Amino acid sequence: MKSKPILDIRDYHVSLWIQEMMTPVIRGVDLSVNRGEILGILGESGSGKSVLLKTFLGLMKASSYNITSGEVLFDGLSLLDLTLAERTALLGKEIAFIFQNPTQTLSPFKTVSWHFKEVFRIHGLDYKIEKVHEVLKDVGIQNITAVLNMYPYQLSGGMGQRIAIALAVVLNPKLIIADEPTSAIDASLKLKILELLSKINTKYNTSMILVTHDFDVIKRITHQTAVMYGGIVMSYGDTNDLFSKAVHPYTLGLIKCANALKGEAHEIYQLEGYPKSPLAFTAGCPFAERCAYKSSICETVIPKAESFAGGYYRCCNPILEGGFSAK
Ligand SMILES: Nc1ncnc2c1ncn2[C@@H]1O[C@H](COP(=O)(O)OP(=O)(O)OP(=O)(O)O)[C@@H](O)[C@H]1O
Repeated sequence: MKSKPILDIRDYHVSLWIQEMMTPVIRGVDLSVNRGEILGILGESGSGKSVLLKTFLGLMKASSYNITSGEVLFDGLSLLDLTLAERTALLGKEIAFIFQNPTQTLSPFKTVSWHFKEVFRIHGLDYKIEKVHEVLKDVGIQNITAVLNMYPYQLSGGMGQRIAIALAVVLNPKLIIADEPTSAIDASLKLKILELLSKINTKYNTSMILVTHDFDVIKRITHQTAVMYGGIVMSYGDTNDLFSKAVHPYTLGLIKCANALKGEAHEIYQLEGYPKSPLAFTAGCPFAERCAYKSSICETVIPKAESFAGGYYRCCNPILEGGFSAK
């Protein structure tokens, strides 16, 4: 029997103040992260990836949003009911972050060593130098003693990101959330950082959420994927199944764009149009106006979730005759 997921998000709705109006932005998200697995969250800019994660972790200014319904369970604990002290104790220890850019993690005026000591101090733990050496070795840092004495400006982008990853891992968190961890580094290093995250996932059995715009990142290391659009999860399920036969027209569009970018398609393809602002959301499917498969019903309802690929898709006109093969 499969164990309970480490993170379980149910019927999650969030509104934000936008132009002085409380505006629905996350409109009913259901997602799980299985223990020891990597969930990718893929979506164009503005699809709601950050608002989804930052609100249930309490990382956005409290007065800027309202969680209007839903439940978020982390290892059985209701994240939406935590006090500030409980949340502070949890973040960095049980749930750790890797940001886009190491400068979001590292203070420019402090040595690498200071950052590790600080992680232990904040959580009231004794500093364990052996553990710091172990994780720095895991992330491929050589001359560890010298690197611990360096300041962030002395590190290359790739080294900075490896150290940010080591800082996230050092307390053995149950869940790591990585927000575009490869977007600020050279393409040549991208693969190495992805391999590193995969290695950490395997060695420590750490569950992960990987937020990205990048289809290749998703395909390379995630076990499951959620494709977000307009504050909704359009499709969610096992990564291989989800992309080997695209049933959702938006997923199909993303596959075609990725293939065209890699030069694997016979023609240039791009998704016409842009995602809607939450202020322009209607009662219908947010993707309808860009969708080649739309019919009149798409303008009137947000599609129900239909089971697929160990998860679900939301579409009134799915591509069901075997789906579109991405191969
Ligand atoms: N603090 C805020 N105030 C008002 N609107 C916001 C705020 N933060 C996000 N939004 C809006 O909410 C929607 C979802 O934004 P979000 O940042 O979650 O998207 P995203 O998918 O993370 O995009 P990106 O990939 O660019 O980070 C967008 O339309 C955005 O403009």
